[in-house]
Amino acid sequence: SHECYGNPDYKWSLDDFELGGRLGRGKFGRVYVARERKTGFVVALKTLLKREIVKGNVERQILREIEIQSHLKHPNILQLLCWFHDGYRIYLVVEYAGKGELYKHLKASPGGHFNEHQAAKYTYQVADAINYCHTNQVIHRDIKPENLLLTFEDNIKLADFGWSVHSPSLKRNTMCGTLDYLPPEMVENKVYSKFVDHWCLGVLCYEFLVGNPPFESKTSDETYQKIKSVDVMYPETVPQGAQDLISKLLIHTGRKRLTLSQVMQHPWITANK
Ligand SMILES: CC(C)NC(=O)[C@H]1CCC[C@H]1Nc1nc(Nc2ccc(C(=O)N(C)C3CCN(C)CC3)cc2)ncc1C(F)(F)F
Repeated sequence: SHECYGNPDYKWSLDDFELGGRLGRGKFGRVYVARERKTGFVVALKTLLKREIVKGNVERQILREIEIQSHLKHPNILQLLCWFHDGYRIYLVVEYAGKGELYKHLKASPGGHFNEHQAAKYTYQVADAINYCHTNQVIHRDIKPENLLLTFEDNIKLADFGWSVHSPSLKRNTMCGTLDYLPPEMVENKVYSKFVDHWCLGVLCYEFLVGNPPFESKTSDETYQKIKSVDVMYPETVPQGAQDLISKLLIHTGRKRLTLSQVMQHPWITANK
C-alpha cells in the first residue's frame, strides 16, 4: 500500500522528500536519511534498483517483504511507512533508527560484547518483537545482530524481513550470509516452524554476551557439526542465569525450546533488562 501517515489514496513520490546523507548500502541499493517536506519527519529511504531485483530474480521476495512489513506494527519492529516507485527504482520509506546498526555497537563495545543489562534488554525486546511476528503467523528466519538496528533511545528495531515467511514452511532457500544462526532443523533441511526463531534468539543472546556466536568455527562443516550436536561452550563472561536461558533455547527439538513469553519472564532477563 502507498499509505503513509494514514492517507491511503495519496500518491507519494520522491518530490515529497528532501534527501540527506547516505546511511549505507542495503541489499539492493543505497539507503539515505530523508526528511518529508510537509511534516519535517525524518525517515530512512531504502532505494531498490529494479534492474538488480529482476537480475536477482527476487521480485516475489521484495513484494513479500513489503506486504509483511507494512502490516506489522510493533515498537521493536522497524516500520515500513510507505513505498512508491519510478522507472528505475522502488523506494521504501522506513522508520529512521537514530543509532544505526546494532552489530557495529556490539563490535565497538568493551571486550567486543555487551554488558548484562544491554544483553538482557536487547534479548527481551527481540523476544517481544518475534512473539508479535509469530502471533501474526510470520517467521522471521534471519534473526542476527546484522538485522537489528538501535534507536536514539537505545531500543531495538528488528528489520529486514526479506527472508521472513508465513509459518509453517518448508521454503528451501540458498541461505546467503552466515551459517552460524542456522538451527538444526534447517541444517538438516527438515520441515521447520516458528521455533527456528527461538533457536536464533539463543544464538543472539550468546553473541551479545560473548561477542561471537556459539558454533562459530573455521570451516562450515565444523559449524554444521557443532549445530547438529548442539556443541556449546560457555566462557566465564556468560553469567549463570544467562547460561540457563540460552541452554533452554539451544535445544535440538524445536517444540522443547522455551516459549517467547518464558524468555521474557526468565529471572535473568527480568533481573537485568
Ligand atoms: C537492518 C538492515 C539489514 N540494515 C540496514 O538496512 C542498514 C543498511 C544501510 C543503513 C541501515 N539501514 C537503516 N539505518 C538506519 N539508521 C542508521 C544507519 C546507520 C547510521 C550510521 O552509523 N551512520 C550513518 C554512519 C555515520 C558515519 N558515517 C561515516 C558512516 C555511517 C546511523 C543510523 N535507519 C533505518 C535503516 C533502514 F533499515 F530503514 F534502512
